[in-house]
Amino acid sequence: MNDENKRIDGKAVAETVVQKVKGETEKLVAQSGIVPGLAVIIVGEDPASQVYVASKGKKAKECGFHSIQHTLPADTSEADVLAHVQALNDDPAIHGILVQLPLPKHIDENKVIQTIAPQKDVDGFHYMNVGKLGTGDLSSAFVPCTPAGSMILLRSVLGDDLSGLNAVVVGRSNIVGKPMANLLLGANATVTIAHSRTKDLPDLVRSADIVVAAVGRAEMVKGDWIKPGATVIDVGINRIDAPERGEGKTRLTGDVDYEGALENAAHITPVPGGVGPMTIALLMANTLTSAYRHAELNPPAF
Ligand SMILES: Nc1nc2c(c(=O)[nH]1)N[C@@H](CN(C=O)c1ccc(C(=O)N[C@@H](CCC(=O)O)C(=O)O)cc1)CN2
Repeated sequence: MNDENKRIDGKAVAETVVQKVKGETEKLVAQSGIVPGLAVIIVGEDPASQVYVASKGKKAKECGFHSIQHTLPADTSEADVLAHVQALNDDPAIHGILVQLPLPKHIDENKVIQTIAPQKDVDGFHYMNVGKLGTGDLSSAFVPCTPAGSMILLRSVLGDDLSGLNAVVVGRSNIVGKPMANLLLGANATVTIAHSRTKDLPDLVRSADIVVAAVGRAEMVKGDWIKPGATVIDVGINRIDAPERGEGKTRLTGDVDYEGALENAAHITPVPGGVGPMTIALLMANTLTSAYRHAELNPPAF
């Protein structure tokens, strides 16, 4: 297989998801008069968060949603953020609430997340949604956007049933590693979660038919860790210096050494243009799902 055919084009798959959300939104509005509503709260001026939040608002409008953004200064009190969340919980025009992470240090992220009404928690971070995913009760859950998007990319090359395949998830975060492991398990893969204290990580990764890298360390997973024929999903988005592009220039890279891994992998996601765009597309899908549930209609499957 040539290298170009190995690349999983997350941007293209995300666009397919967004087009489906758009079509299904039109159907929902025609059937029920309900317009999906998404509210995003951002606290502070983190430049990357500002870019992601702007993309979410733009995509929501493109999908035909009612889209609102609360931009709060970095010194906003925790009580004030909680009050904003409460107001959105009570707003019938809003079906999805997202608080952009990370939050400034003085705000307890978990307290904020647990204040979001579980039925509007389109990030899937509330204990109620975490528990439903953990027990395989997906009919009324929200699955976190990055792992849900990663599964769609995996399915696009491996199909729905991962029986007999060994998956290694490198990273144990609540946002990506743990939910990803649950989703892989739900698709019948044999799953290992690895982390900073795992012994002989390279050899463990060499046993994997599916590698999901979600550690947040630039190019930590090396090319010779990848088993020939494996599928690699790179969730990392790291900005590193790129002196080859000129003085002071930077570039984005994943948690995997892409060029090295390309030699062995059968399929691999690039950074940028892999998992990242799927995160935003799945946020749109989750918001649409929430609005369908609100209308007491069966949501479309993604
Ligand atoms: N409340 C949440 N906060 C955060 C989440 C989340 O899912 N919910 N995830 C990340 C950030 N994130 C979305 O919020 C996100 C990250 C990256 C991308 C993306 O499309 N990346 C592009 C590159 C973009 C660039 O040029 O910087 C890519 O990979 O191609 C989308 C969303 C943390 N916070």
